[in-house]
Amino acid sequence: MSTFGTRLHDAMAARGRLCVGIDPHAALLRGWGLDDDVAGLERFALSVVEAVAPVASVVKPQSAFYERFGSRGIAVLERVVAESRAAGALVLLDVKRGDIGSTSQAYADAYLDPASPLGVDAITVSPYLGLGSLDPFVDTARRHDAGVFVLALTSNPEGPEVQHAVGADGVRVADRVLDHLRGLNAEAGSLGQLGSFGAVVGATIAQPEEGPAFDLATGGPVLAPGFGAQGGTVDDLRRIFGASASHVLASSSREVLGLGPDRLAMRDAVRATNDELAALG
Ligand SMILES: O=c1ccn([C@@H]2O[C@H](COP(=O)(O)O)[C@@H](O)[C@H]2O)c(=O)[nH]1
Repeated sequence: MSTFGTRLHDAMAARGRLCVGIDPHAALLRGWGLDDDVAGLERFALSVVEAVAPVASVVKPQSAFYERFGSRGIAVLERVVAESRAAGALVLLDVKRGDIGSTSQAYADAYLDPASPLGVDAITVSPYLGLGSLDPFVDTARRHDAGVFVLALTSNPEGPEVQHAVGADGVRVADRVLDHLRGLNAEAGSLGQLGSFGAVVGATIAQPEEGPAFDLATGGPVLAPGFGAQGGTVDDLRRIFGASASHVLASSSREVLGLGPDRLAMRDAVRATNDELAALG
């Protein structure tokens, strides 16, 4: 199998740069005329898969919305993963894991080993137990050609108080994360390939008013959530990423999902948004 970075590069070239979040919010289930229970969850999530997975490059189920229904919710998530991949989409599971190394290894085995029931193409992780604590994710991803997206500059307004903070060595937290990703992606870069280790950078962020702008080019992909319902636009992506926008996977959940249960409307929205994103160059 080719590396995650190469698979993602090819998928974005073939299917476009929109990642569709499959987030079964209670309010969305109600809006679709479904009950907020496991049957409603299953109907909602699998309808979205049927609508978008044949056309989107990547789908991003948010684990929390499945976990809230316990083991039966996780069983639905397993079907979402399997059926999305069968339809040709890459699956990025948004789980934001991160722990001491030995526990991170168990998370890595759960999500990045294809033999696991919840094995996916890539996951999101949190770096706030230290960058070294991410090694099990990195090593396991390398072993199985999977990908890892590390939170760097998140889309929520509370992010900068931690992510812009300056450490004792004078380096900002987000710079440290981005530098670490540059190191992880260096080998792929030397082969002319997109790396498998991505940054999460919200489509809503502002570069700091004081101090240097964050260097968002890491040789890997960027996941840009906050596009759509949180206010991020194509112009924001242009403003934030400039010339490196071609490696940016813009992620939208509620804006697409709110068009359901009309499957055609969801699919058309994915196609139309991909056309807009292609114009970024
Ligand atoms: O910085 C981040 C990281 C992750 N998310 C996740 O993305 C989606 C956004 O959903 P929308 O409905 O498109 O707002 C959701 O799953 C978040 O947990 C993020 O928003 N920001």
